[in-house]
Amino acid sequence: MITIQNLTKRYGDVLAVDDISFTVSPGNVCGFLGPNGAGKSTTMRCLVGLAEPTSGTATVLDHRYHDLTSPAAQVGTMLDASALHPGRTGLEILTQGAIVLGLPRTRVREVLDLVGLTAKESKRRVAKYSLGMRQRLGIAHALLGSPSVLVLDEPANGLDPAGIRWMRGLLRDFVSRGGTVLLSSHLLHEVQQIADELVMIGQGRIVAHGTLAELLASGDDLEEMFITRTASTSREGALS
Ligand SMILES: Nc1ncnc2c1ncn2[C@@H]1O[C@H](COP(=O)(O)OP(=O)(O)OP(=O)(O)O)[C@@H](O)[C@H]1O
Repeated sequence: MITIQNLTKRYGDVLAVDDISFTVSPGNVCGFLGPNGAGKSTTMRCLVGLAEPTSGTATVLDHRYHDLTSPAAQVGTMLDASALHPGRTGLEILTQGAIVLGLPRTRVREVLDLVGLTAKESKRRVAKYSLGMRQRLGIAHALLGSPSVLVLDEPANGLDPAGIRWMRGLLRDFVSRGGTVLLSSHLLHEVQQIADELVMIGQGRIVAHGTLAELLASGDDLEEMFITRTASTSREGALS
């Protein structure tokens, strides 16, 4: 369970997130959509304890991230696939992660299999990985501790259609076993293929929220909705 309650985050004069609330229940993939600078990453950073909310709360599994008993194992995160050290091999990165979490080395092989990276690929340096391979490695890293919640910032970035389909299968399997997923993107079509529900934000405020079925049932074209609502959002008066 992910609960964002009246979350506001300011950076000096910049109101990055402006009083947003939503929840994501187990069994659901929630697509978190918004144009560049809308506040998606900031919300996720507040959720996983990398940024302190100015007001409001962001909790996961009913706790603030830092109050979880084993946050790195309970919550899998991929906030920046480019943060993976380019000079290390995928295998080294995952092995180090497994050691930190006190997991057996066999878990590394398991997550590599889960994300479809071969043993040979895992021994290559990350600098030589394609963007799609980096995303897979980032997801493997997020899955290491067998978390029940995944927080993924732009995981579909750079994936080709087959990669999107693969991610959909992986995340569907994850939520079918009771997992909860929050994933951000500014690419509506990619998220539409993966998510059960959507939260759209523009300039830090929620402009649309609902299940994919609900949003589509309104008869609106989602892309049109996204562009119109995020373009017309202002800090003074957001659409709800
Ligand atoms: N550490 C920071 N210091 C100052 N301003 C910041 C900081 N982090 C984010 N911001 C600002 O907060 C706003 C929201 O940024 P954020 O990165 O959360 O957006 P985003 O929706 O993730 O965008 P993108 O799709 O481009 O990644 C932007 O105006 C950004 O410049």
